Amino acid sequence: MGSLKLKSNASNLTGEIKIPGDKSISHRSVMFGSIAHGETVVTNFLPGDDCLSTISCFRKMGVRIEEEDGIVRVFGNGIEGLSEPTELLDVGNSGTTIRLLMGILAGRPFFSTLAGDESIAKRPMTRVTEPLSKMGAKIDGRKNGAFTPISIRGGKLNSIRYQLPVASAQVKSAILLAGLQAEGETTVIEPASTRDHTERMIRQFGGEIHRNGQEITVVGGQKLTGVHVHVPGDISSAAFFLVAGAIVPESEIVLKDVGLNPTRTGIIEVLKNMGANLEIIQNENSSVEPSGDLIIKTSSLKGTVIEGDLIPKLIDEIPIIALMATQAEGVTIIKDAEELKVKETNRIDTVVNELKKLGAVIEATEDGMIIHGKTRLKGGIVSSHGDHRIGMMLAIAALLCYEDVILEKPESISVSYPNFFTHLNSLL
Ligand SMILES: O=C(O)C1=C[C@@H](OP(=O)(O)O)[C@@H](O)[C@H](O)C1
Ligand SMILES: C=C(OP(=O)(O)O)C(=O)O
Repeated sequence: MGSLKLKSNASNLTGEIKIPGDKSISHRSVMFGSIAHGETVVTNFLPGDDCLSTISCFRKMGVRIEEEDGIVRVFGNGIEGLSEPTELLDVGNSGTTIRLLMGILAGRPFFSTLAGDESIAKRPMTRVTEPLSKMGAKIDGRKNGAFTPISIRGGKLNSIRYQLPVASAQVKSAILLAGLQAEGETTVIEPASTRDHTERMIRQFGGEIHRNGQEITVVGGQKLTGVHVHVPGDISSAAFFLVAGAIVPESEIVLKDVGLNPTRTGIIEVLKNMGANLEIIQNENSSVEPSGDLIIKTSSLKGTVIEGDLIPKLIDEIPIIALMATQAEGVTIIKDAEELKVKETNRIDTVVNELKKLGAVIEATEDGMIIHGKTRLKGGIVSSHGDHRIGMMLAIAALLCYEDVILEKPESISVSYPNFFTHLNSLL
């Protein structure tokens, strides 16, 4: 585990960045490619550690997958073509991999075991194992199936109608993937809308899925066929440069081909509410997933309140939004965001503790945080705690610091953005 001296005291950020592929869509492209019939070609695939974990798990179930220069070819033989793995399925640091994979494995007539790193071992799995067990899968794991390692013996599934206790796209997707293998109609009811990439991809691969208000229904036994998937840039990665452009003086950054799926654009709503100087150029040719270019310039920001149904639309952006709030006039309140406690780290605690080290005026609450701006940030030794989003947030924070900043555990950033520092340096 290394440490890195970050660039501090930046005078301006200017230039153009082609944002790497969306992590959620990259995972799903490999999963759907693996359970579909025929070849799937994925362009602009994100070669981040998390998505590589997904590829490795499907290879262990006999799927041929080629990956080179952002192009992935998946040679699917249908969901029945998956074979019993002889090894542990290692999901690394990736919550999306393990939770969605469990939905697929629930309906497969074989035994498998799943585990990951020390962060995954702390993340709750009951939210997925409970509905999948209700559908008929035999699942066990540490602490009565609540934590990894998890074992699954899948098989014939019955359909369910399931009200999600938390707004989670991972849980929704796991149930839909099991539902595709179940007898009859499976319905998931979400308390607030979450990212809908799974639903879009089921349609893209030739399947049917229906939405009625907050209810999403899928019928079991559908045949999916391989397609070309173009992955747009990840708005969750773009968020770091959107905030950097807004808070560093004399800046103008152009971000190309960013995914603008409305279930993901909470950060844009927040930027607008805080008064950011942001221009959006929609790509009129995008089909399955909307996308566009974003131009951000140095902005005079004001505090805001972020809560309720907006939270799932920006859940992974809260660390960088918290940094932005330190540079806004007045108070920013983030609430209804308890889910942050069960991410790669407890992101309420890690954000508050690390930003405090740099002089931010920020306090943790039960379900979020309260930030007072505008604060001049100093320097210090900070840590990602092994959480990629915390690492990138701190690298952007350092740009404003008037003293040196050392980042411990910077390597975690490759989970979602392997060339983050190359892109950042290109703007300096
Ligand atoms: O479905 C997905 O691809 C994701 C869903 C979200 O998690 P939850 O479903 O736990 O909210 C998000 O935080 C994660 O980064 C990716
Ligand atoms: C929470 C995240 O990912 P995952 O749940 O897939 O580990 C994230 O990328 O911020």
